Amino acid sequence: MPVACMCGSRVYKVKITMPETKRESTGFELTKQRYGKNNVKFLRVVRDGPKHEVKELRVRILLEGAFEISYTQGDNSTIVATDTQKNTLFALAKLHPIEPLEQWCLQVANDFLARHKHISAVNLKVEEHPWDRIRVSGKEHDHAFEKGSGGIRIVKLRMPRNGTPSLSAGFRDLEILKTTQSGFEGFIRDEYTTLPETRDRVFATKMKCEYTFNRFSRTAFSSIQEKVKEIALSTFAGNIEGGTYSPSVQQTLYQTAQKVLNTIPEVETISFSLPNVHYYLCDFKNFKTNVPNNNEVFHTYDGPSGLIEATVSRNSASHLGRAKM
Ligand SMILES: O=c1[nH]c(=O)c2[nH]c(=O)[nH]c2[nH]1
Repeated sequence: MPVACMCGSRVYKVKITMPETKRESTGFELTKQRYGKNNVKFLRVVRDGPKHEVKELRVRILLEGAFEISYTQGDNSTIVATDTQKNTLFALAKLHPIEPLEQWCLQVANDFLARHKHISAVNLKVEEHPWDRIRVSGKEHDHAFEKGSGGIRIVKLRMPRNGTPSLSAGFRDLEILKTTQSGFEGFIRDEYTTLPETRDRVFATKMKCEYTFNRFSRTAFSSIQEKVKEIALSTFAGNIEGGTYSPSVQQTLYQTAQKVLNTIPEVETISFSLPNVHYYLCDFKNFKTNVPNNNEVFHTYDGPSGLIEATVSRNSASHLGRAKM
């Protein structure tokens, strides 16, 4: 590695080579490494005609491979600069269809693996930050959008050069609330328990969901996300006439997962992470005047909150009944 070296008023270029033995006698071993770019944000506009489509993505890319000499010797000759990785993502957003997102991730990973033979695996995490079309006089606008609701879609991929890719999709930050048909009773009461039992409480959560696939199908990718979300929302809300009682966050989670696996054959496992976002009834009892509070005024709470997580998978019996891919 040439470095500039001053001697008096003269500048010499000196090539420094570290003796091999010195490099290997550290007593340490680099056992794991990967690197890439985080927070690569871009907006892809599809403008095939007057009606434009938009997708705002946030990508994290991490490469695995033979990059050890960069760490151990300061030799960057095997490094695809993270800046180049970012530029590649921008270019591939133009060159490959961005929808379905799962398919785009597979294309991106294949592109890196094809062009750099010393990369052994590509890890991608892509988040889609939604934009909804603005409606003017009830009609969808061609090219004007408002920030969307309904959570942030996520796709994760680890694509090894040899072996099976692991692909998952899902969403986070789907904020939902129901004002009744939720309770929590029959739990252990020990010397520290103060929580009263209830059959009528607010149930609110910020749903995170991740599912894996048992087959990769371009057409299935697009529809699965919407179907999973639809099932999650309808199970949470319950029957349109009167709702469906939830005895716990745990049971609602499990019922949702079961319905997804029963309805969508391409989903192999599904995980939910459900914070129990607490809304507590405001206590009017000590007011000097009588103000009734019949589950009408609640205060929010920023302190500790419940967190319920589970993964539900198909068991071997359900595999036997499934069509071969
Ligand atoms: O649905 C619930 N599950 C719990 O495990 C729990 N624990 C708690 O205090 N409230 C609730 N609610």
